[in-house]
Amino acid sequence: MGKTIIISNRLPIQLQISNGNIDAIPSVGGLATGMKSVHSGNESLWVGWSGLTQEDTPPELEKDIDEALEKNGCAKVNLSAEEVEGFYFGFSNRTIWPLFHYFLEYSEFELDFWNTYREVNRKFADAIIEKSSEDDVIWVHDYQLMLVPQMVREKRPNTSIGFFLHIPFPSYEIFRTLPWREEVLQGLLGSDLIGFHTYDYERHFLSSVRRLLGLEVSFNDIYLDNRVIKVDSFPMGIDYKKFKTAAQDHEQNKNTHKSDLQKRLDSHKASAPDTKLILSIDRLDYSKGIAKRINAFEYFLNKYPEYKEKVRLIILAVPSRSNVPQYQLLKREIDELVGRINGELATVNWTPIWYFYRSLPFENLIDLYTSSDIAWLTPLRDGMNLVAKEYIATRTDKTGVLILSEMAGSAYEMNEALLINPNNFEEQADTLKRAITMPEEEQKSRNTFLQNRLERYNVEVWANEFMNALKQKKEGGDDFISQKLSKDILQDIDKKYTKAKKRLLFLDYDGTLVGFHKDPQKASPDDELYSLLDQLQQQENTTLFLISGRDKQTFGRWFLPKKYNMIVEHGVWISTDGDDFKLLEKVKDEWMEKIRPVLESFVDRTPGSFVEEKNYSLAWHYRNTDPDFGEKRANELNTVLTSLIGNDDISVLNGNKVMEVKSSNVNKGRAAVRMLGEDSYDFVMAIGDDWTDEFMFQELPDSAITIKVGLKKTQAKYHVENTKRVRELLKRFA
Ligand SMILES: O=P(O)(O)OC[C@H]1O[C@H](O[C@H]2O[C@H](CO)[C@@H](O)[C@H](O)[C@H]2O)[C@H](O)[C@@H](O)[C@@H]1O
Ligand SMILES: O=c1ccn([C@@H]2O[C@H](COP(=O)(O)OP(=O)(O)O)[C@@H](O)[C@H]2O)c(=O)[nH]1
Repeated sequence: MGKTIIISNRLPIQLQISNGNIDAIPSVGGLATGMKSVHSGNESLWVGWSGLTQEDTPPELEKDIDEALEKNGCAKVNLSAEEVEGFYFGFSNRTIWPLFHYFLEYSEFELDFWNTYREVNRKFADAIIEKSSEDDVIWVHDYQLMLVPQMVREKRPNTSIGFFLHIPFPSYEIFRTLPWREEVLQGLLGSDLIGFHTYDYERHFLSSVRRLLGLEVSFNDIYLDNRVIKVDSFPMGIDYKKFKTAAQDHEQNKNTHKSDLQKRLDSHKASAPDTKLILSIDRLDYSKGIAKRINAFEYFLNKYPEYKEKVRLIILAVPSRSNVPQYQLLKREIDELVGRINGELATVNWTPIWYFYRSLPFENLIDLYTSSDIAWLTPLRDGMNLVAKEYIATRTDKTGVLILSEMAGSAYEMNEALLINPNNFEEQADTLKRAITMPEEEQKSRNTFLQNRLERYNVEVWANEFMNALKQKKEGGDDFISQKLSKDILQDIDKKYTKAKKRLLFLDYDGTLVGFHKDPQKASPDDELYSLLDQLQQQENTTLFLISGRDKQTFGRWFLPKKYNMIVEHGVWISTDGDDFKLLEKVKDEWMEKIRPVLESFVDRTPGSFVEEKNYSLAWHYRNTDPDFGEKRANELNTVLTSLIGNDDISVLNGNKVMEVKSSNVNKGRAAVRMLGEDSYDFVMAIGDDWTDEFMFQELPDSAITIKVGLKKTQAKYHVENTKRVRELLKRFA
């Protein structure tokens, strides 16, 4: 494997030009702060936007800028002011950000934004292609670049591409409102591995993929043409050691070196030793629930007035996306709220809220974390929230209480924190009281658990887990046991075919020779297929069988005039040389009376499903139902049927979006083996796509060439991607 290329909109440093000099300022925000540790410890290149627009960049500084970035292991993607407007402030932060954080009313669906987003994603993809080679591993980050994986895939089909979403993925009901929802999903599916912070985001994503693209999803694998895309959750950690060491150094140096902020915090502590400091740090973003938090603080002071002058709320709100109107409104709202509450409640000795609207250097963050008795973080929705983790990591004596919104991704891993619903003021007021009065022993015991976990699952482990999962995918660590039909294998098959004296071919129909259709009757053979089968049929010393679960009436209509050999209903009926269908197996049908009403009751309760009645079997089809609901009902039906069929000699077959009840002694494998015994064949091939074809793959002798259509777990030796490939393969013989 080559080097790792990290791609995100924001680089770990932002460049600014003042008086002809280039200043590199560390970026704020969890993606940059978290990934920075991963980047610095590795041989990686980080590609992103420098923070400067093309218009801001004097041509004579171009070289210096590249050098400044290179020094930090970075390379830039140039964006014009117009592109930044449409791509970053527009589609990323006025469409996707509010939508994915459930602020539907803020989400703007502007075609211009979307067009610029696409163009800029293309720029990022081109930059990746330019700066990487085929064997590099590409790790794309976040919602600003959701189309990049597919754009890179088109040019680099074999490169390993991972994608990580740092923000929540919304439920299908919300995501479906996006006019470009399919394109976004397709963009993401260019990846080999897609990571989310939590299982909830992962399952929302899978649900959208199933419902909007109709793709097959099995556990956390998505099957798309010739690829399997893995989806998993990897909760991002922090650079635990960095925060812990910084806090220890801070403690050790407290007598020799103190920042101005720390001096102010200390003097406050000295003047009011009983007063508790409550800290909140966030980018100034509506998703962080800052305004609600301030209201909840007022509510708390009114509910428990005994805490007036005994608590102080420090709010560090970091300027963010200030070109977006909602952020400007929020800034005004918070300014006013803080002003009003301080004005109403302050006393000569006490200002309830200290409010900072700025970004602070790392050293000052440590001052705040280590000096605060309580961290109070109340996002209304937050992908992860690293501040919560950073606060805990700096508590070297293990004291301190974390109050955390259950809407933050980090809440899933931080059960020992006091978890609250940010919309519940009553609960928050009580929780604040509980935090203020929490005995030290309890604080230490809770934080011990939290710290141990954060130390173990730190950002390095997080990144390694993601990269290892990606690597495993690349090395074919999937569950497949079949091989792709490579050129060499195909040539070998050709040779065997030519050399053979007697050949026997079994071809499944639906999903193998033709694609699926909502109405199975419409998946009829086309001219190309007829002509292909005709040619195979006419080959000397070749016996061709169409082998299907379909009923004999349909196959009779389609293929009897052609005199193809056919085995239908999984092996109940056989027709050779255009003769009428004959029973191949003796089967019972009395059980059908008992099972039919059960299936019909499932049809009534599952819109879109229907029952197909064959001579000796009953099939419940659910291809046209809501995919999640259909699967759920299929599981239910399986349980019901298993208990019903008990001692009867019947079994349930789980096909591709169909459950079929039929006699146990009938299956394609048994039928194929019977045909094999009719002559001495020295070339046997079976091709099929679903579960019912596995009987053939299992029961035919080892020497048989067995081929699965699509990438799924199988007993077949080889696989091909789709029906088109099957036809291409058959054309070689014809
Ligand atoms: O780049 P900006 O527009 O200034 O925004 C800063 C970052 O905000 C978001 O951070 C997210 O990532 C964190 C780490 O995974 C996570 O803890 C947090 O919940 C997320 O909101 C955004 O996703 C990044 O792309 C931005 O760079
Ligand atoms: O003045 C500040 C305030 C915060 N942060 C960092 O910004 C990140 C915020 O990440 P979080 O996941 O909490 O939220 P995000 O802003 O990414 O949504 C944390 O690593 C903070 O240490 C910073 O660098 N400077």
